[in-house]
Amino acid sequence: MSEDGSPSATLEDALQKYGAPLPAEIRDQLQRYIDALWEINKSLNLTRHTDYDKFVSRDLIDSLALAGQLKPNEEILDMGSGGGVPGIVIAILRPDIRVTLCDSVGKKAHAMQAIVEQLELEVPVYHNRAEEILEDFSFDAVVCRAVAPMKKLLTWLDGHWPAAGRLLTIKGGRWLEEVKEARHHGVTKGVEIRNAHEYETPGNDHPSVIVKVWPKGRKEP
Ligand SMILES: C[S@@+](CC[C@H](N)C(=O)[O-])C[C@H]1O[C@@H](n2cnc3c(N)ncnc32)[C@H](O)[C@@H]1O
Repeated sequence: MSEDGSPSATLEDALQKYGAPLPAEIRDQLQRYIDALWEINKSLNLTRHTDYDKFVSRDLIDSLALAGQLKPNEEILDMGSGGGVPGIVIAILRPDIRVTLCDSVGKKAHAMQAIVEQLELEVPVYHNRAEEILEDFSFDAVVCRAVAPMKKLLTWLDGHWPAAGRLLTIKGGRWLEEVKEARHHGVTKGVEIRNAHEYETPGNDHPSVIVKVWPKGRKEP
């Protein structure tokens, strides 16, 4: 449902409503992504955002915010991509970015593989935990949304920073409490943590935050 109460009938309507106009080429690719995702979602629970308003106001706005933190031509790992947010959406929005997707659940990884093939995107998909991928490959950044609290994310990335580069994670109003909890468990010692960007998510009381984490002693990436 939109802010004025009437649901958007098309992607273009929702993009206009939430002030996120995009070039026609990108809009068409996003439409192909939505069609593929919603079709697979009939048999596999990948997303609850199955209307244009929710897709734009949640998935697209989050992915745009994250994409805004990436430098030209960077290589990123989307940890726990689920149905492809933010990884597939960033691959569509920013063709300069080399995106790798992973999910620890096989059914989700296979669904993403099918979507990526349908969209003809050059995006590798792994059925693996991100920590395992970081044993073999290096990135400029690991990105994620709705995967785990900071304590777990930092525990998983501990020892992997040379391969992970930096972490950019989308968080809600509780992010500072999550950082406190992580500190309490001693997993923040070797890292710097910053609020890199704050933005409004329609319908949410608190702004969303892109939290950036990188290893101590390294210049802020
Ligand atoms: C709640 S879903 C979020 C999906 C997507 N990022 C989104 O925001 O719509 C979290 C996903 O992370 C995956 N996951 C959890 N821990 C992981 C890890 N260490 N490496 C890779 N995937 C992980 C889960 O299998 C699940 O699909």
